[in-house]
Amino acid sequence: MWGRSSQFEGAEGNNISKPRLVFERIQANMGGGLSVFRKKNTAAADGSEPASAKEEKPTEESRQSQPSREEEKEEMVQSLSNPVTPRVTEQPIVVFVLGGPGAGKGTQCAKIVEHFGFEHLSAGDLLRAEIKSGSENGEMIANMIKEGRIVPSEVTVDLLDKAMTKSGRSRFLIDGFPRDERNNQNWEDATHLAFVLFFEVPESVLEERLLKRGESSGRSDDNIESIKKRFHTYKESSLPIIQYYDAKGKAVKINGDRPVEEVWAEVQEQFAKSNIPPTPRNNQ
Ligand SMILES: Nc1ncnc2c1ncn2[C@@H]1O[C@H](COP(=O)(O)OP(=O)(O)OP(=O)(O)O)[C@@H](O)[C@H]1O
Ligand SMILES: Nc1ccn([C@H]2C[C@H](O)[C@@H](COP(=O)(O)O)O2)c(=O)n1
Repeated sequence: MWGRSSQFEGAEGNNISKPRLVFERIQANMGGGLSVFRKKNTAAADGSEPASAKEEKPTEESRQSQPSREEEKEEMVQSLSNPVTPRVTEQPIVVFVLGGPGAGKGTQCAKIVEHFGFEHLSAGDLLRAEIKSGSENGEMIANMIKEGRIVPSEVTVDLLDKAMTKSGRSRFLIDGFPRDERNNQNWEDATHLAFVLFFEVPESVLEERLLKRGESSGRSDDNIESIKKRFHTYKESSLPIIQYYDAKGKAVKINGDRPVEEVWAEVQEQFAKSNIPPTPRNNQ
């Protein structure tokens, strides 16, 4: 994030280049993905070339009327700390859904989708689909998931970008992301973050749920060895991100150690409070 020093070490011990901020990628108007964010440089309705593609020298007047990069940054920062308002709805609206492994994120997201018309994107599901697709990253992703480690951020962000673009929707539940500081640095300035749902569940309950799920899930990480590693990664890398959003007043803590319907009642209350209007599933 702009002006914020990196306080946390990413869990990715591998040698990858530091990913660029999504916002910078939008500005650079790189090909592939991210079209949901790309407000500038889009082609005109008549199919003519986007303005930025034309070779026009900026005049003094046009230079003065353009917001500076600093002003653009400031506007994005402001939009992150505002409630949902028409001014910011041009940006995709995002709710991050976080909590320990097995906290019930996926379970509650399914309900939110039904009632509030969000597109649900689970980072874990996208990574598992990437493995199945036979992608060149598949083996690396599979190993990292089994080891309870966090996959290099640019891989996950790229999958999320593409899924957002493909959906054509404008409100997203991003489940299991950002999982560490690198995930967070890659993302947070590109969308309007409405709030962060954080499901709190004691580790002993999580373990029991995951072992039970492991009886039928077929997931390579629903076994006791992987579960312990996932808990470690969660405490080391993911909790600091939740604390970061909590300090910004963005985190909504929900006691997830209750029956599903009780948790859901509180989730609904939160969405009602947030002024995000309920819409049917097929609306944006
Ligand atoms: N409130 C709840 N009470 C009891 N069991 C629950 C509750 N919510 C979810 N579960 C069960 O716990 C398991 C984990 O739930 P779920 O898959 O929704 O968690 P998750 O946070 O998405 O997990 P992961 O991060 O591992 O993908 C599932 O078997 C689910 O049916
Ligand atoms: N942002 C993310 C999300 C998930 N992963 C990897 C590591 C997780 O243990 C695994 C499963 O995720 P879940 O389905 O439990 O949300 O996927 C990641 O590297 N980065």
